[in-house]
Amino acid sequence: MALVRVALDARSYDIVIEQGALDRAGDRLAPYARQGRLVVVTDAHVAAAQLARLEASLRAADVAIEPIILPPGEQTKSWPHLEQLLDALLALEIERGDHIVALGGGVIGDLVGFAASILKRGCHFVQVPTTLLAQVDSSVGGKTAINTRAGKNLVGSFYQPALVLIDPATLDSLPPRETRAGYAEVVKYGLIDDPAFFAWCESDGHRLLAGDADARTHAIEKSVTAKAAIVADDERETSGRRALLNLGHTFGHALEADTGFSDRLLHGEGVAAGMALAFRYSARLGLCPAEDAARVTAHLQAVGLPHDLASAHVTADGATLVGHMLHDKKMAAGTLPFLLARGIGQTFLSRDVALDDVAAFLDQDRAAAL
Ligand SMILES: NC(=O)c1ccc[n+]([C@@H]2O[C@H](COP(=O)([O-])OP(=O)(O)OC[C@H]3O[C@@H](n4cnc5c(N)ncnc54)[C@H](O)[C@@H]3O)[C@@H](O)[C@H]2O)c1
Ligand SMILES: O=C(O)C(=O)C[C@@H](O)[C@H](O)[C@H](O)COP(=O)(O)O
Ligand SMILES: [Zn+2]
Repeated sequence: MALVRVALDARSYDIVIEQGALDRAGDRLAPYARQGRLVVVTDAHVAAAQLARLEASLRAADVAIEPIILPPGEQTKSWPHLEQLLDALLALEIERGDHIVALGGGVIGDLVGFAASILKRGCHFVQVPTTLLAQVDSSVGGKTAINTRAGKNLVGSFYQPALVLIDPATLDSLPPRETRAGYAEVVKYGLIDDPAFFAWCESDGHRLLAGDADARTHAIEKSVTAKAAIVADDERETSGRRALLNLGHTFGHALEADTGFSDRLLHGEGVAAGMALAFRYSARLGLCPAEDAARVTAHLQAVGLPHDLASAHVTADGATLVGHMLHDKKMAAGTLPFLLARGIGQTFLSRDVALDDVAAFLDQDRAAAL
């Protein structure tokens, strides 16, 4: 068992990483059940694959739960499903002292966290992430959101959970494509500021993707430790440090928007292509050695992740994609700060990027790949 603390004064919380944690969740969650009720929110895939384990351990601890089961997929992070969830929670007469347990991937975590933050002006919530992406990234740090017609994560809040309970064994039932997509956010930590971890990804990433328990626990611990430190330092993305976690996301969110937040491109897949594009753009600007950009592209390609517009199945031109970027939450006074790199492990926030140059780069990058 490993414990990582997210240090945020009175709102500090633990991340527990433990193989089989779901089967012992009753012990961890019983103290919350003594303060009120537990409501579990999950999606239909997770309900089929993992909910029975949580229910059994809670039953053994004499804790009753009331599950709410939503449809799976990115479309669930939306106004209609937020309303559906809030109505279901209100129908249960949820009180502020109750705890809402988000059992699922980043979609459930982001949606439930947002609902918890606005319901009765704030109810407690617990993250029990069941995808690799959620275990290494989305369950930690309190970014909650839904998507809107204008773009990704545009309505949301910063709202921290009371606890993050990670059972790597839940990944046994995760489809390989989802594991790969989550792996993109693992690689991200290496690219931001940990070149040795990127080298580990190159040498050992295939073990994680094949389901090796040691490799995936190592990656989860490294990732949440890195993220917890960044969040403790810059919870609300004001100093610029937390913005580093957005590496690949300005491109990635534009690609996701272009595919209509559909299954054609998963979030992690968009991030993978976005990181490769950010490195190649940095190389084009003369900021980053071309060999580093090539190494990033080669690793993502080797593990079967999208690494350019074609492999992300995006046909839109550069100007259209830049149009999506104008909704980015980092926009300030008409300019968009961009995550660029001086090399692997040397990501920084640049305020000198011209969006028409980004559009031209995207068109040239596509043409160069033909
Ligand atoms: N808040 C943050 O800091 C943050 C960080 C990264 C990503 N995100 C968000 O997370 C979302 C993506 O999350 P995701 O990749 O976890 O996708 P997801 O929640 O859609 O889950 C992926 C798929 O796997 C299924 N699934 C989940 N766990 C399973 C399991 N153990 N066994 C079988 N099936 C399982 C789900 O039902 C779904 O079909 C995006 O909306 C993204 O914007 C948020
Ligand atoms: O926690 C963060 O900060 C991140 O940026 C993590 C990202 O992986 C995540 O996708 C996040 O939701 C993107 O944030 P946004 O502010 O660009 O919506
Ligand atoms: Zn992300």
